[in-house]
Amino acid sequence: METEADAFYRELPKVELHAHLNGSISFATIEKLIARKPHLNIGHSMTAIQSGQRRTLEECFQVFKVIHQLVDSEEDILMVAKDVIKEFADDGVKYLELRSTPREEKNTGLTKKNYVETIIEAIHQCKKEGVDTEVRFLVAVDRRNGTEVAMETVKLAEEFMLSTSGLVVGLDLSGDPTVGHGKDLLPALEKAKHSGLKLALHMSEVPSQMEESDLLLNIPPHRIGHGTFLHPEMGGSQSLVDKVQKNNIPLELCLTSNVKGQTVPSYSQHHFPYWYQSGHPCVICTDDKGVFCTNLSLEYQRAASTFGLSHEAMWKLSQQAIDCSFAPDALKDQLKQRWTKLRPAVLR
Ligand SMILES: CC(C)=CCNc1ncnc2c1ncn2[C@@H]1O[C@H](COP(=O)(O)O)[C@@H](O)[C@H]1O
Ligand SMILES: [Zn+2]
Repeated sequence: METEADAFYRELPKVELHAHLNGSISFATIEKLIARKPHLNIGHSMTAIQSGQRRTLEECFQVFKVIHQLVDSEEDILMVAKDVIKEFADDGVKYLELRSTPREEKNTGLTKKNYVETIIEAIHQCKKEGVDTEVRFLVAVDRRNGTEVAMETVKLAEEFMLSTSGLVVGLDLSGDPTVGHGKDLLPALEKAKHSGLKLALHMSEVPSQMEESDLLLNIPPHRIGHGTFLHPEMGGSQSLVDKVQKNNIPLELCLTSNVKGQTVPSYSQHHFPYWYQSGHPCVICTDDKGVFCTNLSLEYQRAASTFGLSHEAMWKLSQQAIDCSFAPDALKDQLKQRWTKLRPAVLR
């Protein structure tokens, strides 16, 4: 990270709902990983996109391949997950939904089940160590892997939802949006929803996905990631917008990710105001804080400065994010009480 957010945004209690584990690894943790695996010859410029830099979507997805080489054992995953959770907590995140794609690695013997277990263990250890944030987990489906893998992943997520007494709360659909088609994943997504998993689906992250977005919106999901090209001014359609609004599906919006990944030409042209101004639930998120060299405080500050929003408005935005989370009602109530308690000190 090159800059630090102002005190107000750091102190603002925040909710992070869209964070991919392996995209969220900080510079400091990447250094530790590189030291563990010097033979890979990976330099830091290969794992992050600095300020002012832009990459094509394809180049961004290459970055994840490099990071995955660095994170391939239980030991790595435990360290990465604990570091990421602590960093979000240090940034004022009081409730965090992490997501990650279970991976199997032949050379270290890592299985998909171990992968998820290790993240759950990291969440437990952070809790025991008194890290001040509530963490929940979404199991991610990589769209490139097709029908069968998606179905296996859903089964794994269902098992963990039951065995972790509520730490696994949902399913994410992500991966390179230019690869694969949502229609092949529909049965798996519907099964997941039916069994009680909440669905957070990346949708219309690139243009020309109207047909896919329409199919996915018919499920309908509980939250939408990005939704950049849903509305008519971006080549989407009013009927897609109507479906999102009618079902009141919150949008997870990641400004820096979209600008650095070049799906949005500049911050001021981001679709945040299109939805925000109509009162639709919008949640500011980081996506990949490590890869895009950002944090949630900076994203809030960037949204406020770009669209001229007051501290009061940003407070409301962070508070409303609680209701968009997949936390159970009792936890939502606790979080709301915390916001109320913190308000006088933060909104001075
Ligand atoms: C390239 C770009 C602009 C990234 C931001 N937009 C994204 N869109 C779709 N999937 C993503 C994005 N960022 C991260 N992911 C998913 O998260 C994975 C990395 O985290 P993890 O290994 O699941 O723990 C990636 O391999 C990819 O499947
Ligand atoms: Zn994402």
